[in-house]
Amino acid sequence: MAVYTDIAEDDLKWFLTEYDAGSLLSYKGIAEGVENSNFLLHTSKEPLILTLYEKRVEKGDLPFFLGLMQHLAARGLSCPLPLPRRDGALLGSLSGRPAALISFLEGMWLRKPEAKHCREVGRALAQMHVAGAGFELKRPNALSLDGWRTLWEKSEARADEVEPGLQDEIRSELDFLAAAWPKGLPAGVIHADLFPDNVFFLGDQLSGLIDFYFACNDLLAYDVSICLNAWCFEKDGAYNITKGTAMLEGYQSVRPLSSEEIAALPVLSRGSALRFFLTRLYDWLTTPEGAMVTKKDPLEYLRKLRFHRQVVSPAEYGLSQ
Ligand SMILES: Nc1ncnc2c1ncn2[C@@H]1O[C@H](COP(=O)(O)OP(=O)(O)O)[C@@H](O)[C@H]1O
Ligand SMILES: N[C@@H](CCOP(=O)(O)O)C(=O)O
Repeated sequence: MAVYTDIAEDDLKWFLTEYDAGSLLSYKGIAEGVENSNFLLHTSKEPLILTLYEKRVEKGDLPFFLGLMQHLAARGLSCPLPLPRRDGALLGSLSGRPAALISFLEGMWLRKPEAKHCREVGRALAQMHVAGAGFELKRPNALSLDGWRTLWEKSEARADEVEPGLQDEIRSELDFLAAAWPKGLPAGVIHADLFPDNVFFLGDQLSGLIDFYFACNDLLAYDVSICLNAWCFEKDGAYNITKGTAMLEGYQSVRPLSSEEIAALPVLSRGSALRFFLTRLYDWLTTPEGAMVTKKDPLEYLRKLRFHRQVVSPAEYGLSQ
């Protein structure tokens, strides 16, 4: 459960007076998520999500994230909208943390996504990439090559506790990626964390995307590789080419990938697997006992990284000709 910061009812009631949100009927911490503290609020007007921004979120980045949701929603993408306060600001403060109220999105995330859902996710990702064009704020990806190295330096000394030999393996992976990372591919606003728990469905219909708190400017095909990693592997570690094909077809039905982007998929997928391995490894080693959060297994992403390392052709991801 991701509730790092508790809130007192009186403080919350005071916080809500800054908004035209009705009066508080109930609130509870949400038993999902990793990064921030989230609460579901019922008010006399409408259900709302209250987010308290935690450790990995820079306060200076919040206008980018909240403004992006407004930009995307205005262009027809289904995503939550931040509620403005009476003074027009999108951000307030509660329990000593930056805090925002955002609209409640109907739907549920899928515990067992199928190929048809991967197709929808591919399509929605491409729609987001297209809709993101013209968003005027910029945010470089803090979790790309330099950020990975910084993160790695914080875990490196203890990495072999998790699996013997990890230190050498990750050092040489970082060197490989620094040398092989593609340049000049189409770039724009990417979601950067479009995992199953951040995509809501009503039945088989995708109802919206949430959790834009890693969004940034980076290579669009890198975002595709994040989704291949997050959606197209089975629990036993096997890559599911049917899901990969569906994901890539869905994406390309909206935004065709260039031959350069396709050729770069194996390297990009190594990078995105490493990125999630590193944040998970860091959290694994540092999350304090008693924090109400379910730690995610870094080794799942190490296995994915090893898969991508032995890919010889992007066709192995399931590209239809
Ligand atoms: N706008 C929303 N509408 C409905 N539920 C939401 C919304 N935002 C977050 N949630 C709920 O909170 C959970 C955690 O949100 P998320 O943004 O993924 O947190 P974190 O940034 O901490 O990972 C989601 O899985 C979902 O259940
Ligand atoms: N998707 C990341 C963790 C970030 O959590 P989220 O709840 O913000 O999606 C991972 O799986 O490592």
